[in-house]
Amino acid sequence: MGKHRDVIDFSFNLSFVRSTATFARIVYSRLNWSAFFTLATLLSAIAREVVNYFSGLNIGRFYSALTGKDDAAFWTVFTESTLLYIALCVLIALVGFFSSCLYLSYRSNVVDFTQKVYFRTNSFYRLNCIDDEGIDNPDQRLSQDAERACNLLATKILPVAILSPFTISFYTYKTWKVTGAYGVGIIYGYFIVGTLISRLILSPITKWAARVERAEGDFRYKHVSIRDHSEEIAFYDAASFEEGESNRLFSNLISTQKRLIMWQFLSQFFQTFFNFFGGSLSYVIQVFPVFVFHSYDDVDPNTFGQIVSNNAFLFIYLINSFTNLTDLATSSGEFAGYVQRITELVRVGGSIFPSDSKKQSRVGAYINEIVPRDEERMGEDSALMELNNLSFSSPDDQCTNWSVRNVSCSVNRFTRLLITGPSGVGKSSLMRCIAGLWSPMAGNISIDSKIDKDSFMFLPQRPYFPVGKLSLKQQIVFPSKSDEIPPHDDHRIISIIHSLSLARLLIVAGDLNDEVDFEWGEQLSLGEQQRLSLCRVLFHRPSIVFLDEATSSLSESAEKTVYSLLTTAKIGYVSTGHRSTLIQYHDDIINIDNDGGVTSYRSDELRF
Ligand SMILES: Nc1ncnc2c1ncn2[C@@H]1O[C@H](COP(=O)(O)OP(=O)(O)OP(=O)(O)O)[C@@H](O)[C@H]1O
Repeated sequence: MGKHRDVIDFSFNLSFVRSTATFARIVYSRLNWSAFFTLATLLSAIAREVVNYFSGLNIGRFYSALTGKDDAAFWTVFTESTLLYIALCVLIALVGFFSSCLYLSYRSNVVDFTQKVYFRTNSFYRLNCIDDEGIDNPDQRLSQDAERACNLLATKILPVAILSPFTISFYTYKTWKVTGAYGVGIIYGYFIVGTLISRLILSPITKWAARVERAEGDFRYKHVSIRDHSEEIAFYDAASFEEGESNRLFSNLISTQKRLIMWQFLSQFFQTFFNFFGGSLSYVIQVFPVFVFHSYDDVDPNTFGQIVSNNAFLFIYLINSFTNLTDLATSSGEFAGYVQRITELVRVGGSIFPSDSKKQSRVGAYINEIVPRDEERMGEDSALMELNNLSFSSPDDQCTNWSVRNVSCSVNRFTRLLITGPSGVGKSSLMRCIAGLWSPMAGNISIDSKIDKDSFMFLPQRPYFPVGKLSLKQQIVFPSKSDEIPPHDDHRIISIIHSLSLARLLIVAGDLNDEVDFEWGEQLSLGEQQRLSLCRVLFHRPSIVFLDEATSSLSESAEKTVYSLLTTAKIGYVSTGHRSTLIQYHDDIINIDNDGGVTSYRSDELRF
């Protein structure tokens, strides 16, 4: 449950430099293909520049051959130019090909890295359900933002950024030789003015690009949520409300995009002007050798044509190299928005760079409150887990208006404990603390050091069935993977299905192991979903299962079957719930009252 926070704007500043450094570590986190394709892109781009240089000089040779009416020279230049252009086309295609491969390797590194962060130590839970740092749409950052950032970096930014210093140095030297400091000064001055203007335009572009991404994510999330809750919306007859909300989010997206387009308009105008005017400037600079220095007064007209053409090529290429840099700045503006969104997710999710291990302690804070018990286990009925004066509240510190104080109890293999109390007092939250999702305010939970994490299993209040048209077996053995479960377990799974009266599902699924053509969470009734979730418990046979209102949609007789199956399977249980019928299946009861006070009873003491 996130809180409302001020929008964090990203800009083209020092934080962008830091984010880019982090992003570079991520895209090269596995060197393998990304290093190879970086090298291949750069080598082919260098070869392209060399061939481009020679083919540029051939224009002057054409002039010379034509004005000198030299037939043989013309056809020689023509043949050479044709070969050079073929080589140039191959190299341009190769740069495109290698940079696309580089994009793919970047993307797989980024997704691999960010997903590790996202799924490690329940970061996805903190970001989606607690989110105390205002991270909007983490899913969009992992998918769309990562795609765009990798694409820009591999195909538009990297080839230009690395080659530019070399092309600029080379063509500066060539220009200097022809025009001296004047020509070079004019081109550099032209570039500095261009950079200052683009710097002014870029900051807003970065900010608005990031805002568009956020608005796009909010709009898409609305539609995902409508898809997931179509039936509920139809029951409420809430189509017009949902349409209004969708329109509101869409109009926010459009108005944000309009602002971005306004800034892009300015940037586009400036970029195009810089490109076209650069063409004229390349001739203006010839004023120095021709009219000021009189360098070519003694040159014959044929050679003079060739020299003017070659000079124009050199100057325009130097200007073009700077133009590439200003274009690069525009791409970098967009890139900055994406990169800052991705690295912010990594920072908040808890970096997994080995050198950042110290910074991870906060990440683990939610699950590390468990203190292992060191003493030897005495027997089957000794405690597997003890809650010692556990007090807790919502992790959302701004909204804390409730807390539960001093829960103490001991849980062993024979535990049949019911946690009850009015709605919203914190019953599920106690489960969240026990599962390590929330950090208690005081007290602690100690567990027997000899048992492993598979000894406990939690069934959340809302049944969960992962999407992907998975087989019935996969849904039952979840969170294990079905291909890790030996085929001889299929008989046991089928008998569990029958014991919970779910034989119909075997018919619907076709076969236990077949992928289905529907999503389980969309097709089953709530009661069926609860029983299918309970199949998981009977399959995994944990020592203790924590059932959060896990039988609330079942009939009383089905509820009775569930608890008798758990007892037969020797699975201890801790349930939460409101129904008085639950009491008969439990020995101990903890009641949480509206003030967060806790009272413990034996069930046979309780009178309704
Ligand atoms: N992720 C969260 N972030 C902040 N507060 C939360 C979060 N989840 C639940 N809460 C708040 O914690 C309080 C206790 O919720 P909890 O789900 O534990 O109640 P409950 O006793 O299980 O209620 P019910 O019987 O209705 O299921 C509620 O006020 C709820 O709004």
